[in-house]
Order: sequence, then structure tokens, then C-alpha cells
Amino acid sequence: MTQPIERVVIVGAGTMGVTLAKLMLAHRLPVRMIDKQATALEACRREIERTFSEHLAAAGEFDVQTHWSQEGETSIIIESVTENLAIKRAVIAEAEAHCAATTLIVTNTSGLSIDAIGQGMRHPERLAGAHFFNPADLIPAVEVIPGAATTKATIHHTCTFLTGLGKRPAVLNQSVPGFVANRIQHAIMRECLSLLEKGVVDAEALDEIVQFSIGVRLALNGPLMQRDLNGLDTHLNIARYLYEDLEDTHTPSRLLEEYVAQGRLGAKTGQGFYSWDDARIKRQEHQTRDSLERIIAVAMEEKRSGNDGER
Ligand SMILES: NC(=O)c1ccc[n+]([C@@H]2O[C@H](COP(=O)([O-])OP(=O)(O)OC[C@H]3O[C@@H](n4cnc5c(N)ncnc54)[C@H](O)[C@@H]3O)[C@@H](O)[C@H]2O)c1
Repeated sequence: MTQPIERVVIVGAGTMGVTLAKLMLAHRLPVRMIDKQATALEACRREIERTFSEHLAAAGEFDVQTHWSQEGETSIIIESVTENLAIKRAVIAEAEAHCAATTLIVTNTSGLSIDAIGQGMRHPERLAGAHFFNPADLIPAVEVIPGAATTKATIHHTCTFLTGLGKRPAVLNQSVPGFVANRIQHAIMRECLSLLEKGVVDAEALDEIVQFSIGVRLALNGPLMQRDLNGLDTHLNIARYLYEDLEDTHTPSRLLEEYVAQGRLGAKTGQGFYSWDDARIKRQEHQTRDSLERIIAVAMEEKRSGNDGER
């Protein structure tokens, strides 16, 4: 990136938009937040002021708008609205109408097709997926996804921007539904739900097994490096007898459908796999953020000290 970034325009002041704004502001990038809901913008402003002090917002580095303004060429636009193709397309069309032909536009979709989101764009070559993880100001990885029309220069620009934010961009070769992280997360959850449905294990025991075995190992090594260390012949021997027994349903689990139909949505409704009250939620949120920071620091230190999977 040769020119300094004039402003980062974040569209969608929801869960992700707020942590994206924190990330940009922590790196001293001016932020404009756009959301059609004034209440979402107010909540976002309050959270930003709480985090960075009122001084920052007053200095004009952060502003909020319900409508678009014309943006300069060196702004970057991050689309982070509701995960709905029609809404995202409409937002991208508005973005294109309010920026220069070369302005970088990235979408934070969790797994919708980049080509489908970019359909109808005048300049689809400057659209890329940049899938952040929640909270975006903390989690290092960002999946970078090209569409069929995305140029190499756009991917390079996206990665340079992300690296400048202290992120670890990882580029996919093509866009597939769910990209990499959500495909793997859902493959794991499909098996977890199947094990619960079959009564093989209870929720507490399942979480205990996964967290303190695969979980702690994955914090330090990706699954492929971990398997290299374990031996691929051993993995193959297990795969030969196990796969015929693994869950391979093409529809969401019955248990999950039932829970959601009953309003059992997890912490936000007080009941999911576990029971939740406000105190437990607060404790967990605080503990998770604090612990994540420490785990990330350990994982980064491991990488720095040479455990980086040279091929
Ligand atoms: N929540 C996560 O853990 C997570 C993680 C990674 C990526 N994502 C992705 O990030 C995106 C946003 O997710 P979220 O969890 O922040 O959603 P959210 O529902 O919390 O927020 C979405 C915001 O978009 C706004 N919006 C909707 N239509 C709009 C429009 N036309 N113009 C302007 N604003 C509009 C809504 O008012 C709302 O404030 C989604 O694509 C989601 O898949 C979410």
C-alpha cells in the first residue's frame, strides 16, 4: 500500500462491526461506521467511548452515519452487515456508488460465495472476502478469499492492510461455502451433536474430552502439523475403520433443530447445552477474553521460536 489509508468505512455496527472498529482505532486508523439502525450506532459509539475514552470520538477519528457519504479513493470499505446475500449485495452496490473505482471493498461474510456477493458490481476485481473472527480486535487469523474476478493486486492490498493491523491473513485459492474455518467448525459440531443424540456421551464429558485433548493441542499446532507429528500411517489406520461410522448427514441435527424451536439458543436465552444466568455469562465473557489473550501470546511465542511448520 503506497498511500496512507484515509479512513476505514465499516458497514454494520453489530457484534463484528464494533470489534472491527476497536481494531482499526487501536491502530490509529480513522473509522466511519454506517448502519441503518441508529440504535446500533449509538450502542457502538458508547462501546467505543468506553474503550478509548470520549476524547477519541470528539477528535473526529470515529464517526457514525445512517447514510452514505462520498468516500475518497484511499478509504477502505468493510462490509459486515447481516449474513444475508440480498442485504450484502445491496450494501455493496451502495458502497460502489459512493467510492472510487479502485477503492478496496472487503466482505466479512462467514461463508457466502464472494462471486454471489459481488454479482452486479461494476468493479468486482476490487472485492475480496476478509473473514475476521470474533472478537476481531483479538483473534489473529483472517481468512482472505478471492472471487473469480478478484485480482492478485486486490488480494495483496487486503493482506497488506491486515498485516498492518497485526493480523495473520491466510489466503484461500478459491471461495467455497463456509471457507475453511466454518467448514471445520461445522464438521466438528455435526459429530458432537450426533454423539449427544446417540447418548454416547453427555455435554460436560464431551466438552472435557475435546477441550483437554484436541483443543489444547490445536492451540499450538494446526491439525495437519499435529498429524505429521503423530504419524500419517497411524492416522490412515484409524481412518480405514472409523469413517464408515462417522456422522455424514446432509441436514442439521434433529437435536439442534429441537433446541432452537424450544427457544433454547444458548447463553442469550439462559439455556443451551448448559444453563446460564447473568453472573455466569459475565464471568465466562471476562474469563474468555483474558484467557484468549494469554493463549494467543503463547501460540505466537511458539511460532516465533521456530515451531512454524517449514515445508
Ligand atoms: N458474530 C460472529 O461471530 C461473526 C464472526 C465472523 C464473521 N461474522 C459475519 O460478520 C457479519 C456481521 O455479523 P454480526 O454478528 O456482526 O451481525 P449483527 O446482526 O450483530 O449485526 C449486523 C448489523 O448490520 C446492520 N445492517 C443490516 N442491514 C444493513 C444495511 N442495509 N445497511 C447498513 N447496516 C445494515 C444491522 O442493523 C446490524 O446492526 C455477517 O456477515 C457474519 O456472518 C460474524
